[in-house]
Amino acid sequence: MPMFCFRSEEEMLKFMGLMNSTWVIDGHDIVTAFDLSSFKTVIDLGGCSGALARELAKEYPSSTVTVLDLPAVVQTAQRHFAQQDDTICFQEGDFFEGEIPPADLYILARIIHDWKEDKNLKLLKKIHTACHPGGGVLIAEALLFENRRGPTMVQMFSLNMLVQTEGKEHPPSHYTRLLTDAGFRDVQVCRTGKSYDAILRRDK
Ligand SMILES: C[S@@+](CC[C@H](N)C(=O)[O-])C[C@H]1O[C@@H](n2cnc3c(N)ncnc32)[C@H](O)[C@@H]1O
Repeated sequence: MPMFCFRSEEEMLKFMGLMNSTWVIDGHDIVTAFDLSSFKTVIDLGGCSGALARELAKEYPSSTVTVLDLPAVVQTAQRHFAQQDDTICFQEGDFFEGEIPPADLYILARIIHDWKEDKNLKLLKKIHTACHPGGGVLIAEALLFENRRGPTMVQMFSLNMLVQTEGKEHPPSHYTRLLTDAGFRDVQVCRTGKSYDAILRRDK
């Protein structure tokens, strides 16, 4: 079965609930790892239930934050995770096959670790083309040490990704290289001390 095709809405909801709970706990550390206040339009690509996007909108109320995800995921998010007076918008789309709308900042949270290198490079090049001048990419992933000998929890995450997806976890230098190859520069890495870390890369 292709990744992100679920056998039932119940199965999709379980997955989305799991994704959601991470960012309710650790999302604040990701969105405050760097000062993102200069990015006025933000798109969370593959943003799922919108939990991380809501944390960002709470921290930076003058930014407009949109979650772009596959149509079935967006429809389920709107049915089950939307909040009254929601601070974020949803947009149905496909970041591989469709257009990526222009924005100042793109979030890729737990996306790169799902896919093989060629697909990630294709995605990052599309983002670089769509990105407003001076814009950037915020990657949220669990980072391995450069020698890949830890942290143990990230090695366990990586094993899980190797079994369930096309991808795996990486050290910071992997993300730096991918982003450089896609045209971005000025990498900044922040180990948050929690389960997930943040990498910010700016354009021009
Ligand atoms: C591992 S989940 C991460 C979700 C969220 N970013 C987070 O960290 O909680 C991957 C997300 O990417 C979405 N996705 C997968 N392929 C996609 C595509 N081609 N276009 C848009 N979204 C996609 C999935 O629906 C899912 O919500």
